[in-house]
Amino acid sequence: MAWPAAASSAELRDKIKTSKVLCVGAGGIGCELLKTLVLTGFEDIELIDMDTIETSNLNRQFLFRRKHVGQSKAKVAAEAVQRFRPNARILAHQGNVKDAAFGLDFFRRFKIVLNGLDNVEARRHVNRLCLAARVPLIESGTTGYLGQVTVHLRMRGAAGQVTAATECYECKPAPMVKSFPVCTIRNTPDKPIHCIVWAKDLLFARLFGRLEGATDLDEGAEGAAGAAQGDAALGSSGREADGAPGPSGEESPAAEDLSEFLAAEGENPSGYAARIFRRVFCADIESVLKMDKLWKNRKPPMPLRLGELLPEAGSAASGRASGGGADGGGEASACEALGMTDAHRLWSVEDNAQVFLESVRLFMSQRRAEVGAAVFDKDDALAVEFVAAASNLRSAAYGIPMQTLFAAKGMAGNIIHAIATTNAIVGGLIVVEALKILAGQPDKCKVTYVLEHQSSKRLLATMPPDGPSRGCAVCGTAQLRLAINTRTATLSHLVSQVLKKRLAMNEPTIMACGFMYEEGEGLQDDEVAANAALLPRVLADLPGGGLGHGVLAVVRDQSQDVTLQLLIEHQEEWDEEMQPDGFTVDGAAPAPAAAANGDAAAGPSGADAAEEDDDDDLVVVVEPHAADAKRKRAATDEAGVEAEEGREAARRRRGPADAGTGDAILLD
Ligand SMILES: Nc1ncnc2c1ncn2[C@@H]1O[C@H](COP(=O)(O)OP(=O)(O)OP(=O)(O)O)[C@@H](O)[C@H]1O
Ligand SMILES: [Zn+2]
Repeated sequence: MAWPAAASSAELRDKIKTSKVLCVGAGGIGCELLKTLVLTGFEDIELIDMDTIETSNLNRQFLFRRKHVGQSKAKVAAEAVQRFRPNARILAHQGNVKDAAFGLDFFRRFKIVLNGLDNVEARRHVNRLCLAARVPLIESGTTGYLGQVTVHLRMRGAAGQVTAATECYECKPAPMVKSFPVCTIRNTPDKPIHCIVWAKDLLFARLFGRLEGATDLDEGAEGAAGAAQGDAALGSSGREADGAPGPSGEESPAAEDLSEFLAAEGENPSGYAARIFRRVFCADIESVLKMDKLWKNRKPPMPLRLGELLPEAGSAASGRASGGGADGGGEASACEALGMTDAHRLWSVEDNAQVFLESVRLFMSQRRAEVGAAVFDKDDALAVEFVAAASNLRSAAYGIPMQTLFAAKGMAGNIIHAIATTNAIVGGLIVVEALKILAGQPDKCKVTYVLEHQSSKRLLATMPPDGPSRGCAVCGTAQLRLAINTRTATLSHLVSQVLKKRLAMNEPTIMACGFMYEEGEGLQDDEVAANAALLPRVLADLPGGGLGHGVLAVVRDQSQDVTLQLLIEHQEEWDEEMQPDGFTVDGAAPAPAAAANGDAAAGPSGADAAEEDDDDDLVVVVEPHAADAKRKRAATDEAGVEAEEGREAARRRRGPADAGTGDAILLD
C-alpha cells in the first residue's frame, strides 16, 4: 500500500505496537516525542537521559512537575507516559548515551533510534553507533520557532548488501561557530552583542577569572599588542608604548600590565570598583579615541565620567559605592541590593553605573575566594548583572542601544528561548518519519524544516534526504588531514583535544607504522600504564618513528565502531589568536569527484572555519553554550533553507537518486 494510505493500515498498526524504539534525550523535544509515540500506539520504548529535572525545564517539558525537580528525567518521563498507556513497556535509563552500557549490542536491539538531544557530541556518537548497528536514525533540533528533522538510513538488500543510504549526521560540515573580529570587540563595537562579548569574555575574565583567560581579546596580548600614541593614550596606567601598528593594520591601545586589573593589597572593594570604572569606561575610551584612523568613517565614542554620573561614588574612594541593601545572606545580587528587581526595565546610564559598581563590590567582598578562577555562567545572577551593566556602559560610550538585564542575559548565555510548540511539531514530525520507515517506505522519508511562519508564509519545508557523502570521514572513505606542530604537541593533546573533543571519539586506539596507543576496557594494568606513559611525549618522538609529518595514522574507536584515517602534517607556526587550539582538521576526500563538488569540506572538521571580517585579520570565537549546540545546528541549517529549496528542485529533477529503492529492506 502506498504512502500515505499505508499510514492507517492494520499492518502498520501492528508494527507500531511491536517495534522497539529508542529515544535519546527526555528534554524539550524528548517529552513531546515520547508523548506522541505512546499516543500513536508504540508500546516498546526505551529512553535514555543523563540529566535530572530542573525548575527551568518545567515551562515546556510538560511531563514534569515541580515535585519532580531533582529526579531523573528519563524515569519521570517514562512514568508519566506510562499512565497514558498502561500496557506499554517503557524502560527508562538514566545515563550518558556514551556510556559503555549503551554500546553496539544495545543499539542493535532497536528498530529505529530517535534523537531529542541538545549537543553535537552526543549526536555524533549516536550517529556512529546507528551506522555501525545499521539502525535508522531520526535526528532533530529546535531553536525558538525554527526546527528540523532529518532521517539517516542505511539499508540493505535481501542478500545483505548495502543497497541504499542517506547521508549520515556527519556527512555535512558542522555549523560554523559564531565569531567576531577581535578589533571590533576591542576598539570599534557597533552592536550590543559586541559589548556583551567584551564584558563577558574580556572584562569579566580579567577582573574575576584567570588572567590568561582574557588574552584572546586582550589588546596587550603578545602578537596583538599594538601601540598608543604617547602617554595620554595610556589612560590611567601612564605606561609607555612603541607606536607600532596592530596586526590588523590599525593602531591599538598600549600593551598593558594586566595586573592593574587586580585589586591592590588592602584596596577596598568600592574603591577598586570605582578605579576599574574610571579605567575601562573613561581612560581606555580616551585612549582609543586617539587612534584617529579608526574614527575617520565612524562615530567616535564618548568617555563616561563617574564623577558626573554618580557624584557620590565618583568622589568616594572608600565606603559603599552605592546605596541599598546590606551584604550577607543568600546569593549576592547587585540588583537586589539596589532594589532594581525588574529584569525587563531598561536601566539608565546612571543605573548601569550603580549596578556595575555594586556588582564589582559584591564580587570582591562576598565572593573573593572565586576571584582569579571565576568562569562566566549564565545562571550566576551576579555575573549576569555585571556583564549587563558593563556592556551597557560600553554601549552608552559608543552610542549603541542598551539592553535590559533579561535581554543581556539571553545574549551573554547564547540563549534562544525554547518554544514548546516547536518542540511539539518536531516531536510529531519525528514520529511521522518513523512510521514511513516501519511501513517499509523509507524512500518516502523527508528532511523537514520548521520555518518561522511570518517570514516564509509557510510553516514546513520538506526535501528528500541527500545521499551519503564520499567526503565523509565517518560513513565514507575520506581521510582527515591533521595539521599540528608535531615537535611540540604531545600525544595527550592529540588524544584529548583532537580525537575526543574535535572528533567526538570515546576511546580511541591510534595505529601507525610501528606505533600503537590504546584506550578502553579490556586492557591489563601494565598495558594501561604503558599507554599512559606515552601521553606526555611529543608526537614526533613517539616510538616506531613517531607521529611526524606524512604519517598516516589509523584511529579506531571500538565503542563507536568507527575508523578514521588521519594524515598528519607538521605545521611549525601557529597564530595563537586565529587558531588557539594549535591544530586544524580538514576533510580530504580521496576521490577527485567528491573534492570537485565541495564534499572535501564535509566531515566533522567544518567547525574549524571561522568567519572573518574583510578588514580584520583577527577573529574571536564565541564558544557555543553546550545546550546551544542543537540550536546552532538548526539555525545554520535554517539559514541554508532557501538555498536548499533551490537545490531541492534540482534534486527532484534528478529523482530520488540516493533515497531508498523499492526492494530494499531495512535491517532487522
Ligand atoms: N550524552 C547524553 N546522554 C544522555 N542524555 C543527554 C546527553 N546529552 C544531552 N542529553 C539530554 O538531552 C536533553 C536535551 O533536552 P533540551 O534541549 O530540552 O535540554 P534541557 O537541558 O532540558 O534544557 P535547557 O538546555 O534549555 O536548559 C536533556 O534532557 C539532556 O539531559
Ligand atoms: Zn557521513
